[in-house]
Amino acid sequence: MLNSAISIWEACLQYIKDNISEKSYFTWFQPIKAVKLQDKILTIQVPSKFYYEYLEENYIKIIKSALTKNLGKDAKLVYSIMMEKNQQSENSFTVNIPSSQKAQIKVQEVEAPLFIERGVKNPFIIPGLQKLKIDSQLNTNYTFDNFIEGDSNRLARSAGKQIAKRPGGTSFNPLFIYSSVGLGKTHLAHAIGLEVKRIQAEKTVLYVSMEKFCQQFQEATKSNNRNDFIHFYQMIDVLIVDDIHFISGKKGTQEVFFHIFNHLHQNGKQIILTSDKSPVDIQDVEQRLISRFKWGLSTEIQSPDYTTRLAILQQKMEFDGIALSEEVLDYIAKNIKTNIRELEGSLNSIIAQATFNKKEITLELVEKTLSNLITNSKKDITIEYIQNLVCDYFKVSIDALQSKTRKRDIVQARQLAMYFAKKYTNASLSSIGIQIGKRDHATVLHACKTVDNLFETDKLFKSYVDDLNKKLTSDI
Ligand SMILES: Nc1ncnc2c1ncn2[C@@H]1O[C@H](COP(=O)(O)OP(=O)(O)OP(=O)(O)O)[C@@H](O)[C@H]1O
Repeated sequence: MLNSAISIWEACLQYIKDNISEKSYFTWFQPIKAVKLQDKILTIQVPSKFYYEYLEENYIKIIKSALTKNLGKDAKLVYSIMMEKNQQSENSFTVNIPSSQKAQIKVQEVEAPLFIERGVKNPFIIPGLQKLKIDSQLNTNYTFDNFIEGDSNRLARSAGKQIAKRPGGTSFNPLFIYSSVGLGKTHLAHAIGLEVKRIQAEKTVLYVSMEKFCQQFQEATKSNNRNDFIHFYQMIDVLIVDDIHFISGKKGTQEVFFHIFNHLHQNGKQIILTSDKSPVDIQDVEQRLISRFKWGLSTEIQSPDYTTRLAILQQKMEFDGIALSEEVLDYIAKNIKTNIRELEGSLNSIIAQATFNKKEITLELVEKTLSNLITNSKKDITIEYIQNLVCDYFKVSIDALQSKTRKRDIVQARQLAMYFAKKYTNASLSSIGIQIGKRDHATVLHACKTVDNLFETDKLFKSYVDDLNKKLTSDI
């Protein structure tokens, strides 16, 4: 009985395969098993209720044709649905449902097991198989219009614009945006989502931080709703995951995200990821995920240059309805360089000071207000500066430091330069490697680990590190 079920189903699959896309076949038919054939009634086992509903809704015609072709006109189909174990039953179990009788069968609604806060049901509910209607969680203040373009973000911004026009249809999938803090990753990610919705309102867009995704996944696992959780995310057209690096070290979440990612990617859905590190610099993440992160376009947003900082200040000024003199704007833009959030924060402090004290915004007031911020913020230490300092300290030439030589003293100096570049700059491991002798990110990582080890075990080496540290920090 089983053998004949299998061979009939295989014949049906052959027919189905010839009539639908390879992707759909792979997603929806490969996981199905034929389990019984009796009196021309073929029973197939599907992995979940969701599968059953999806097949009934989308593929029932083709399944029927295939069955009729192979078993004749009286052929019937029964689904055996794998149910996840729940509080009532310890083990997984199956439920048999005849095809196309949904009206007589009370199919429970499939709920996406998402929670905004513990115990509060998330509004994201999948009502049967209707198109998802969810709150995209997009911040309407973060648009393309108020995202100032500059050299630091040009590539990311223009890729974002193209994606918004054709989500899933460009080679930028996933779009992986990385930068150090406060440089506009989140703003840009929201802007893409909003633009997609503006152009194609019917698209299902969802913004979620990786931190929230992890929480939701834990909740879903606890309440035995793991499958619904996965299915919910697999129905999204444009999935934006902020701070993906938060997945580091979380094996279960990596596993589930891997499946969601694959499903979306295979089905031409758009994925946008943001991170504080480049894909190769994210630690403790499975290689198969890292390679997927690098699949589309990885682009770094760098610190904005003076002109961009000035343009951002001017825009904010207009938005807040205030006027600042050119010299004041110039002072802020020249002195607050680290990140845009700080730039905005400085302007807010100045406005607050002026309003509370009923004073005009003069250069003097601005200097006083920002003095604390400016002395506390790190002056720029560049990789070039670090290399010069290290070479000077060990009396070696820059050429030797950047060469391929394996001489012990040069290797040591090179490793220290890499270590301090990692410590005092925002550059990624790959960027440090390229600038210090065209090495790869793994060499930089190895250098940092070696310095850490020697610092703990070698007194003389520790004194080198301490000396160099002092020299570097005395300049901050
Ligand atoms: N190019 C830009 N034009 C105008 N405003 C910007 C730009 N880039 C960033 N901002 C503003 O700077 C602030 C910080 O940006 P955002 O939160 O997107 O940074 P982030 O890189 O995601 O930071 P984090 O790493 O801390 O999450 C936001 O208020 C944002 O609107």
